[in-house]
Amino acid sequence: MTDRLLKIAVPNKGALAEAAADMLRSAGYRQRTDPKDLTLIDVDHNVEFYYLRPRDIAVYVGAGHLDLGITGRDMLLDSEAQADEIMSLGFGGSHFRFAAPQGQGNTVSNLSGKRIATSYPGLLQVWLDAQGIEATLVKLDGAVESAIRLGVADVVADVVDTGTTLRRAGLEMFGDSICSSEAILIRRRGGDDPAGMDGLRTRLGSVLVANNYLMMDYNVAEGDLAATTALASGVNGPTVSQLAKNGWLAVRVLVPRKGAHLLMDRLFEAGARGILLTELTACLL
Ligand SMILES: Nc1ncnc2c1ncn2[C@@H]1O[C@H](COP(=O)(O)OP(=O)(O)OP(=O)(O)O)[C@@H](O)[C@H]1O
Ligand SMILES: O=P(O)(O)OC[C@H]1O[C@H](OP(=O)(O)OP(=O)(O)O)[C@H](O)[C@@H]1O
Ligand SMILES: [Mg+2]
Repeated sequence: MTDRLLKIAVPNKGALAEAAADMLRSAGYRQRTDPKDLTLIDVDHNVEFYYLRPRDIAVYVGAGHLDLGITGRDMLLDSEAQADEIMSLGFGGSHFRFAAPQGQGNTVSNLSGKRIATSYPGLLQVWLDAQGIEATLVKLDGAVESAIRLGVADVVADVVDTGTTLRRAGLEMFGDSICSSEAILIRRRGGDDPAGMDGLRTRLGSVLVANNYLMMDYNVAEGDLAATTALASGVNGPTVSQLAKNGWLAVRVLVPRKGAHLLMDRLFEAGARGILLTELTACLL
């Protein structure tokens, strides 16, 4: 351990805050328990967490005041920060899309000259420039979906997750996704790797693996073992141990979360009994 603390920015509010803190907790780090705390030191890991607005995180990290940060890919791209994405974190997924009132036949090809409301002017301008489209950007802080009804814009470009907010505003998406976003870990561009960065990445990676796998345990008669382990052979092969009941074995195996219940059905048909599926918190393969 070095004396210098690794300084990490974490979203303090909004769509990413809770999931970011949960992921860090699952990775073994301490997190604040009082949402009014601005910082927290995890002495065991030599890390200091700073709770900041997700939009500001790229600015602090890019300027080198903080070593690493968790923010959205769209927010990093919207900023002019000298920071790079080093890991995607598997939550906070969204798309940045154009939308306009339903049934007006809007297309990207007729965006020229339109007023486009957005909270992501940097991200949008880069895209418009690349397409050679000249439009007027109307920069808003949020609730962009209301901008057309209120007369300040013809089109919006905004974050879409389920699409509920757009539908409620009577809008429909058009054009391809401008940016596919999710929560990411960022670091300053250039310079040496901050001490402790690789350790953090390994820990976060262990949570990603844990999110994608489940632990499966079952009992099986010796004669059916080959059939069941053929269905689920695990990462390094199944762990097989003796049961107290004569002729029966206990099997433990990691299985992908996707399809785990269908696999359970097939194992049961192949003779497995007492099948258990258990969540993992962290998993270093
Ligand atoms: N409904 C959503 N579902 C998934 N991700 C979202 C959603 N809304 C926003 N995000 C993502 O979360 C990140 C931060 O958005 P957030 O809404 O927390 O910030 P903000 O709009 O600046 O703040 P606030 O909405 O609290 O004023 C962005 O990367 C964005 O893509
Ligand atoms: O597609 P949906 O699942 O409906 O989610 C998308 C909405 O979520 C975000 O709004 P937020 O609550 O962050 O408010 P904001 O617009 O003020 O940022 C985003 O800006 C959209 O409005
Ligand atoms: Mg928002």
